[in-house]
Amino acid sequence: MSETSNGTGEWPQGQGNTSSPSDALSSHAGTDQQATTIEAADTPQTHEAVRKIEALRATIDNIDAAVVHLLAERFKATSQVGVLKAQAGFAPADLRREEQQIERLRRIAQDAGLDTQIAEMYKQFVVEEAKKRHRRIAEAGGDPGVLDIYA
Ligand SMILES: C=C(O[C@@H]1C=C(C(=O)O)C=C[C@H]1O)C(=O)O
Repeated sequence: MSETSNGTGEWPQGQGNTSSPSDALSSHAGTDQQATTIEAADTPQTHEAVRKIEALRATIDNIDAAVVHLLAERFKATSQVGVLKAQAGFAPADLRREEQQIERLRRIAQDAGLDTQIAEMYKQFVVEEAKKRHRRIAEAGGDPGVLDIYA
């Protein structure tokens, strides 16, 4: 079984990216230590797999773009909530709302066939980031300008 020769966890680039690409793809699947640059792994033996992976990557790229757009809109909305809370003298966090959100997201994840832990990590990430921004807004006396152009 071949190991990466450069010790970086990356297979060497360019010609001969992998001396045994299918070996590289299968034997190192699931380990974070090893990596294969798919583009450079395009050989007659792997061509079909490379073609399918590239098509799937176009979909993945579209999804990533949509997610970033959605996150931008979410943070713009939560920052506006932060301004309203600061001006009304409310605390940044609302734990009751968070409990309802996590329940809802777990249900949605289950229905969608998504690991509920991913829904929980998502919720944890966005809510903690939103509350950090709320605190910064509160410290600035309800001035959303503290976030500059970024929500
Ligand atoms: C945005 C709010 O503030 C906080 C952030 C939340 C979020 O990011 O969804 C939810 C509850 C609050 O802890 C809110 O109360 O709606």
